[in-house]
Amino acid sequence: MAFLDVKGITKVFGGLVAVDNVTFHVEKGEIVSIIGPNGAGKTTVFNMLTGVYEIDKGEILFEGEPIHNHTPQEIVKAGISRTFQNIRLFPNLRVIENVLVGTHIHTKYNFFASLFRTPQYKEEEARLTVKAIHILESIGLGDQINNYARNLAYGDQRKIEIARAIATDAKIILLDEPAAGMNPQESEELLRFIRELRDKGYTIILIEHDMSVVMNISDRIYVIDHGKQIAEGLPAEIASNEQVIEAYLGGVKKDA
Ligand SMILES: Nc1ncnc2c1ncn2[C@@H]1O[C@H](COP(=O)(O)OP(=O)(O)OP(=O)(O)O)[C@@H](O)[C@H]1O
Repeated sequence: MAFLDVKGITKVFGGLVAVDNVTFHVEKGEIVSIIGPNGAGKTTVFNMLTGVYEIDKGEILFEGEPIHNHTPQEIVKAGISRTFQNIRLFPNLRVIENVLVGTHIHTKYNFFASLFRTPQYKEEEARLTVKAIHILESIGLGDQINNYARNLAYGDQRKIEIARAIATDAKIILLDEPAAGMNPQESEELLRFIRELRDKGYTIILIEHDMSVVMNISDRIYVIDHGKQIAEGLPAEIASNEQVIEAYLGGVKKDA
């Protein structure tokens, strides 16, 4: 049984089959990338994995249990959390508050406890604040805890998003184009950071256009084009795969 087992998932929008019978699996502790040209269906796959879209066909099993068509909140609670292509933070909140948002998925107190700030509420909040501080320290943002998210460098804002995902107690973290908008030095730092996450026991699924990031970091790669899976393999296998090269060159034949 794979840690995450995705079997034949399909998503149709009107007449467009955006994702067509895509199958892949991810083992615990792996870094797996999903790549493909623009509009290939990568983000749609993430949206199905995270419950944003219902799937039209197929199955998604996480630790052996079906999670397809569960709500996004249920999926986060099960242990799958994501970041977004365009960073989604609360820019006018402090760094720690942005991370606390992630911890609240598991809070035990009810609405009245938070309204009247009961001892149970205060105790829980204190515990979660300590947890958020530990996460921020562990990813090198310990000195930015009280800064406003908007003041941080782009690469660090990405880290806050990842910290928020960690704060949900995620086991699998889905990263949607984390290197987008980064300069080579920031991408280099991101590579190191993602490897550190893996070394800490997280499983990572990555959508990324920056091939130097993908080829450097992935244990395995799946390639989709026009919604269909066209290849899977090790980075070296994917880099030399004719069909993949053709998909990226827009169908231009090598010897043309
Ligand atoms: N909500 C939607 N309604 C209709 N069509 C959609 C919707 N979401 C995605 N699509 C279409 O599905 C196809 C796949 O889109 P998707 O965003 O998954 O591709 P992608 O591989 O993530 O692309 P990119 O690399 O450009 O982000 C595209 O043709 C897109 O226009």
